[in-house]
Amino acid sequence: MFILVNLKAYDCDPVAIATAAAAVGDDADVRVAVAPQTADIARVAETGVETWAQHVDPVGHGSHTGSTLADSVVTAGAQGTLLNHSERRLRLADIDAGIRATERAGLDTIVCANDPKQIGAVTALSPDMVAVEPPELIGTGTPVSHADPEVVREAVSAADAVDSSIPVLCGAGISSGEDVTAAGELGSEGVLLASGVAKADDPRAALADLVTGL
Ligand SMILES: O=C(CO)COP(=O)(O)O
Repeated sequence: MFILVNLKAYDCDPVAIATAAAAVGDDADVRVAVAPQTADIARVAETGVETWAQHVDPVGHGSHTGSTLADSVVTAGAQGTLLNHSERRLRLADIDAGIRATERAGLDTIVCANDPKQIGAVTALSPDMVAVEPPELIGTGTPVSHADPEVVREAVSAADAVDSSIPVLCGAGISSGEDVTAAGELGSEGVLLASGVAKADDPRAALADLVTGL
């Protein structure tokens, strides 16, 4: 299982969480990555943890004030980026252009989608991975793997019908090892999570719990 901790814009210490994530991942031999704020990518990457961007813009070099380039996050140390997170939605054409920009830059992509139908659509654009995250469960602490297992199963089927080589992840409300194991049993090859770690009193303990069943 791949565990990607999205720090969003939460008031947390990205370096402390990254350091803990690297240690927990190494100890358990589990792939654990952290997606900090863009401005924190370089110092998070310096901890040695696999580092992801939360978003890049579907543009190349040029007159694009305020844009985040795929090349820039690679230079800062990112290995991949989320695209089309529910809190950073893009039009289909921009998701496609974003994936092409990441390919040119050598950045991996996880394209997020709200439901199985959207998963089928974005899988057709050939990202590296896709992730289903029902928006109504994000940040609730109620895990998608328990509250809506069908959405995960259907997302896996929808992606498989288009391209079975593209792994499907799930997210929303995931906060424990039990949730991660349940997600795996539904066919998910990884999880995205945020508040369960970023808002935890003890993020290291929260991270350690996530890998318990793996
Ligand atoms: O949006 C998410 C990860 O990208 C999920 O957020 P929560 O883990 O806070 O529900």
